[in-house]
Amino acid sequence: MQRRDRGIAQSLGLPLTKCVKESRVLLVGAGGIGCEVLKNLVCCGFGSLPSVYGAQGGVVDGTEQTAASSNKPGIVVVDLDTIDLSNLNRQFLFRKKHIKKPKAFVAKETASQFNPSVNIDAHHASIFDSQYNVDFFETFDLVVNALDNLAARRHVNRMCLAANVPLIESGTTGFNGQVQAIKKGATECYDCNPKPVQKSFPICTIRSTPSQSIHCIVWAKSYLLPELFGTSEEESADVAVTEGDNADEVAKLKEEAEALKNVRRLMGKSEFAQEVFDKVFHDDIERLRSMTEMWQSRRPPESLSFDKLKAGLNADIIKHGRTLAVQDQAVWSVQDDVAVFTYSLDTLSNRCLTGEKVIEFDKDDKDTLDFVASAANLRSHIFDIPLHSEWEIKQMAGNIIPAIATSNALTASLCVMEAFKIMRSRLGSVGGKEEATLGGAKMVFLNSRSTERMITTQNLAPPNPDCPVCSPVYAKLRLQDGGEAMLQELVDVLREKVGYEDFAITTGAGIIYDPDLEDNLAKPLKDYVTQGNGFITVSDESDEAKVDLVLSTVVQIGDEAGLELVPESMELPSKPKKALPEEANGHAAKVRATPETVAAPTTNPSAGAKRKREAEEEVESAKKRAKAGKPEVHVVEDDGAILLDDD
Ligand SMILES: Nc1ncnc2c1ncn2[C@@H]1O[C@H](COP(=O)(O)OP(=O)(O)OP(=O)(O)O)[C@@H](O)[C@H]1O
Ligand SMILES: [Zn+2]
Repeated sequence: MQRRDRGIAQSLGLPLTKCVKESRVLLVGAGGIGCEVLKNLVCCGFGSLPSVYGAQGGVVDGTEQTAASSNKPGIVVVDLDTIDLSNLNRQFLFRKKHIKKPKAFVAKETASQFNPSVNIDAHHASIFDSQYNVDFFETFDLVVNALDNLAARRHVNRMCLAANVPLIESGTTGFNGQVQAIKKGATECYDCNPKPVQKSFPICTIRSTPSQSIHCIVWAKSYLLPELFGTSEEESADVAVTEGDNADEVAKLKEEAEALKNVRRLMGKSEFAQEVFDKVFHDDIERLRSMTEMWQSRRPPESLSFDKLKAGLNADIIKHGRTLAVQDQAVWSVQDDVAVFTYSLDTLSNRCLTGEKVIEFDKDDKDTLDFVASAANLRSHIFDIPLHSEWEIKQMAGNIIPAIATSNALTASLCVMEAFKIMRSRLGSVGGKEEATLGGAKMVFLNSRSTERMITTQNLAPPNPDCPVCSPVYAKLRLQDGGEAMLQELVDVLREKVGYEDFAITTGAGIIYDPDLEDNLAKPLKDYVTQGNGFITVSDESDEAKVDLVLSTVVQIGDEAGLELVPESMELPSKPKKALPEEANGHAAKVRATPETVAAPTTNPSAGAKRKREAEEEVESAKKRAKAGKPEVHVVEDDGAILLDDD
């Protein structure tokens, strides 16, 4: 035992220390949480001896051999990004000299110095790449997610289910953090609970009666910018027609948008800026103002005049706007906003006229930010809402919640605590209680601002039997690269070897086969696989439906054509009948405490605890009702109809 390992061995005991050292860990993401996790893994000795579990392993002869000396990486880091100046305040493995270098490489270089026994392999790539297929994931004992987006989190969740490797999922938002251990068959997966949808605003609030800065920002970003330079608002998730919206008003707003399309045709002409300005900040506002009933309890908007505002400005308004746009910390005056608005219209028009078909808002695209900031401020002024600096508007428009280094560090340490438990579950009692409970791993919440406990835990829930992601059976489909295995071959294999009769096949590209869709049978399967995320879902459409089958594909370089199902044949169980809410294995919506989603923008650990409390209260009140002899309400399903039955 090396001196550096003594502290760990005293804390964890020798068997667990050995298990930790022999593990092989995949870390996805080397950003705020990832840097901290990597440092913790390395300092705790993860992967410092050659792996005995993963496919890389096999027990290695010399016990003194370290992972570094054996050349077998114990830790693999995958990150697609390069280092940015804005990362340096919290991603402490990086320094100024590393800016523009790949995060994965620099993270490896710096962290390796903390423990030379660990052999780290760094990949500057996206985890979606086909090289990171199920064969790759199967070589790990543990995967840790330190990502910042839902799509990648979902993908890794599926890959870990397919490879049957435990996953530790982590995320922070501001002062809150969350860590969730996931293991196929033992716990819920990342997708067992629906994720909260992005908050959207009623269309009338955005277009007619804004009362907050965010309403004006959403108007500029999701209505005005797309109408002038991109696709229209109907495709934006920020704005929706809601029940509270007035139908007549919605129809008028559609007409208004049509009129704006006519103005768009003037792009490139000298009068373009004035026409846009007068249309949206004068004519549309005057129309709104004339709807007197709307303003009975609100202050009516005051329209603006381009001519009047321009009169007090520098002759070269575009140049003036360009100079002002640099001052992103200052709150511009209304006249300044006119200048920046004119300048940004000119810049975006030039981009459009020189070939850019669609310009979408991106907080890091300064031209679109200049446009949104100035337009939002002009609209705020009209509705008597406080103006903001461009920097503040960027935070709001980009839904930016500041990253807190301490939250990341605490969350990363919780990840490693859960990693110890998962490793412990492998010790001695494989197939026993420890393995089933994942070594006592928990869902952990960090709430650094809490006046009560900063760290709270919840037991991990069992898998949701209705989860479309973890309830199917997973198998592998090997496709030889050398030739063209056609979709027909897969259909035949599924009939002969799995026993499916009427079924549909779906890939990332949509449904490619079902009993009424046979057009694609002669097309190469590989094309569909590479278009999507490598997963193919087979769903039974017959009466006695079997459970769904998810095939994770591995495209292999080779001379031969063909496909191979692994395992070669399967006997799949029938789909479970839909359970009544009371019976649903702890998953009845009413009685189950649903933890908040990890690191979705609304993550709020206390909300998880609150729901748990509410659920418990509901169970208690049901018990009381039963005691009091009051009939409980049962939900009975009858041929798809839901009946309320009180006997
Ligand atoms: N598909 C992916 N494959 C690999 N790495 C990914 C993928 N998607 C995101 N990442 C990485 O996950 C990390 C998340 O880290 P973090 O949340 O700190 O984001 P950041 O981009 O570094 O910081 P910020 O967004 O706050 O400026 C990033 O380094 C990002 O490159
Ligand atoms: Zn699930």
